[in-house]
Amino acid sequence: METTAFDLIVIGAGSTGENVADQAIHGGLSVAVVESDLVGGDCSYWACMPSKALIRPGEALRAARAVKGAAAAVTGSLDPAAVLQRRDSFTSGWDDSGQVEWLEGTGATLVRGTGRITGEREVTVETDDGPVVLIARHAVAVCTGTEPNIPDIEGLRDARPWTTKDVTSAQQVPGSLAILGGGVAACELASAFASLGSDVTLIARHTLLGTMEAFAGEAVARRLRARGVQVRTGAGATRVERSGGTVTLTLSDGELVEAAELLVATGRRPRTGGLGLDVLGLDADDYLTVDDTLRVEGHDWLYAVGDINGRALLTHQGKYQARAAGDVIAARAAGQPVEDDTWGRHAATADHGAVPQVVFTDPQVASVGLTGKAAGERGIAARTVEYDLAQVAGASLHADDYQGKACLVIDEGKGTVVGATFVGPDVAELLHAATIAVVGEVPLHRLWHAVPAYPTMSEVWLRLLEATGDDFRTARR
Ligand SMILES: Cc1cc2nc3c(=O)[nH]c(=O)nc-3n(C[C@H](O)[C@H](O)[C@H](O)COP(=O)(O)OP(=O)(O)OC[C@H]3O[C@@H](n4cnc5c(N)ncnc54)[C@H](O)[C@@H]3O)c2cc1C
Ligand SMILES: NC(=O)c1ccc[n+]([C@@H]2O[C@H](COP(=O)([O-])OP(=O)(O)OC[C@H]3O[C@@H](n4cnc5c(N)ncnc54)[C@H](O)[C@@H]3O)[C@@H](O)[C@H]2O)c1
Repeated sequence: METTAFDLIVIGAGSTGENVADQAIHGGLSVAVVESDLVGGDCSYWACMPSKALIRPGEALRAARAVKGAAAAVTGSLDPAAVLQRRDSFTSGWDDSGQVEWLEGTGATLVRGTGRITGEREVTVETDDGPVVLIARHAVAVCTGTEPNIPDIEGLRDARPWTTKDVTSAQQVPGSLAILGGGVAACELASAFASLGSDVTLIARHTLLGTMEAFAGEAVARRLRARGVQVRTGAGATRVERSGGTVTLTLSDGELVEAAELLVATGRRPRTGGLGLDVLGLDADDYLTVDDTLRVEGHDWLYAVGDINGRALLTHQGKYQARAAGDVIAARAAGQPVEDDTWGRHAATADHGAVPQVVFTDPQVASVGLTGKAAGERGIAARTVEYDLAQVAGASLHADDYQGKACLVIDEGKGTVVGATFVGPDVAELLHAATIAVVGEVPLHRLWHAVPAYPTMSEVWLRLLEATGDDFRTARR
């Protein structure tokens, strides 16, 4: 059996694994990257990019229709075939040669096959040509991501439901689509497929976007309903059956929902199957618990980066962790000091309270940091200020009858912003200013001097500061 040694072995070439490799190579290490499917992972082929490509045309159409004068120029409807074709261009037709070229350009060695940890610093890869043993001189980074969590509902698996992988790569728009779940994926895909002409029914056990500020999910539910989506909140499915081209769901209240396809978007589970974690005494069914340098507790050579550690299931956060992990692995290998203190270069501190996320629904939801509720649960003396985005000149110019809302969560003790949420058309680009305010712990009295340009939606910052009721004119510097 062939055996090769590298400084670092990365298992999984998703957006996270690729970046761990790149960063470690910059630090002077030799790296092997093991991938069993497409280089680029979920984000490129079955998640972020194809889903946003399905969403964007509907957004663009609604944006034009929301401006008198421009609206008259929009006389047709979406062309679903062209939307799917444009989506295909973002996934390169599910061909990863471009990503392979990029990865190999970093200096990494790509090993195609399924990786399994077979001992300390040892990974065995099942390749088409048989098993290959890779030895890591310094570290192994597990970056294997997550897979859909299919709930245990009678008949569900036999009904051959779509997962997010099927829906983002769909080659046809179903006449009707039932969606199970009320989280980010369910809401985004409900919006996308409603735009594309499906009759959509969204079935959520609780409210929509339940981990965010309540007004976000309420606004999304309101707009989905206004666009003809059946939104069933507080309802679960107890039984599913497929007969021919129809899937029938029995809901907890006894009602029936019929659709041509059923999408299950009920969260994720760690992709740990067959990784050999039990050999190390780790729970093979759970996320891998790591410290802030992304190192697995109790194993000084093992790292878990990106979705697989369950800290924040987002591409940008996985890539942030990858920069820290690749850097710290190289530093430890070279015997250099590790800066793992809060906000140190080797610590993924932002994961704890400064994670930004944009939900590409109609309206968009953009949030960072803590909700008012989460701040309270952490014992922070927090207060929330809100402002109606429609009252901002930039928003009224952006779209007629603009509807939106913004809120800041303020740590009263520190006088800083610990969370922000914006809801409304095109609020995504408002988010990074909030992320900087949260990460930088910028005092409110200093934010008062950050003057938003007129007439932009960013003026909502000024209005939110005024809504605190504080007098920043007399505040200390
Ligand atoms: C529908 C949907 C939309 C999303 N949209 C967004 C968005 O807009 N923005 C955002 O930030 N996040 C979004 N996400 C989340 C985002 O997709 C993930 O956070 C991200 O893909 C995680 O990257 P990763 O590299 O950690 O894992 P993955 O992308 O899952 O990569 C893991 C890789 O490891 C490989 N692998 C697994 N096991 C092995 C093994 N044993 N051997 C070899 N290779 C292996 C897999 O084949 C895969 O290529 C979305 C998720 C979904 C489901
Ligand atoms: N724009 C983005 O950033 C984006 C888009 C999509 C997904 N993602 C990420 O991908 C991950 C997965 O997204 P997701 O929406 O699948 O997960 P999620 O955890 O956000 O939501 C899961 C939803 O499924 C519901 N649910 C769970 N079990 C259920 C059951 N048995 N029956 C009915 N409902 C059930 C939950 O109540 C919740 O509403 C998330 O962490 C998310 O952050 C990000």
